Amino acid sequence: MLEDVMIAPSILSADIANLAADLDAISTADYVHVDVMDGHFVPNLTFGPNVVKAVKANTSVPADVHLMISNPDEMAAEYAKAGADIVSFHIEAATHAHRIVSAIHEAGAKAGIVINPATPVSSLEAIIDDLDLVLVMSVNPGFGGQKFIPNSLRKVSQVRALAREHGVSPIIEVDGGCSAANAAELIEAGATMLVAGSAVYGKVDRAAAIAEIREAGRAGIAKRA
Ligand SMILES: O=C(CO)[C@@H](O)[C@H](O)COP(=O)(O)O
Ligand SMILES: [Co+2]
Repeated sequence: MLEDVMIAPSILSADIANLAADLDAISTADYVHVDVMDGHFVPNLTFGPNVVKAVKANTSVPADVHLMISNPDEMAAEYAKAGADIVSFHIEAATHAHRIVSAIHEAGAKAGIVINPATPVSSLEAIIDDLDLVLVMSVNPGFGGQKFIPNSLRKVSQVRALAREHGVSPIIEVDGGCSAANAAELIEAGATMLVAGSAVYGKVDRAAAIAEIREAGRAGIAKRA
């Protein structure tokens, strides 16, 4: 049973020159979402483990690190060692997914797997038992502020069904184009955590934006099958 809707603002949309202040502004969030992009797996380039350390030094909000990198086999555990509370990597980039999950766990963090919009939920079947989190991308990764892909809703339901079938309850996170406008249907479909970049940092009052998305999402809890 979902306790409450979790919100993870993405600092991809924050002012990096004023990161400490922009972290203070989201102190009511459940996680701070850190988008790591390497310029290979996705065209864009962002943060490394040093930024995860800086985030951890400047907020008590747990860090949810989303790795969009070509080499999670080599690098995923480094982000756990840098202090990430959750480290998620893309199944499309992994050679030995089970080994990466074990390495993240051994380094002391929760482990998640991310699936792109064109990757089927069935790709999680052999590993869902070992995961703390499944992240459904609802945009093609690489940039903030993109339009939500509607088929993602069906994929969220499929992840929930797969988790139920396996008797596990990972966090089901959705990333890309999430806002108060689609929070209820996402939560109803089975999401438990929503990433919000522009929907939080694009607003002047970030705490109010978080509260608004959370409140909108709560309407979906009651409607769940
Ligand atoms: O991983 C990504 C993009 O690749 C996301 O975490 C974005 O940062 C979300 O931004 P919005 O769509 O919420 O503006
Ligand atoms: Co992300």
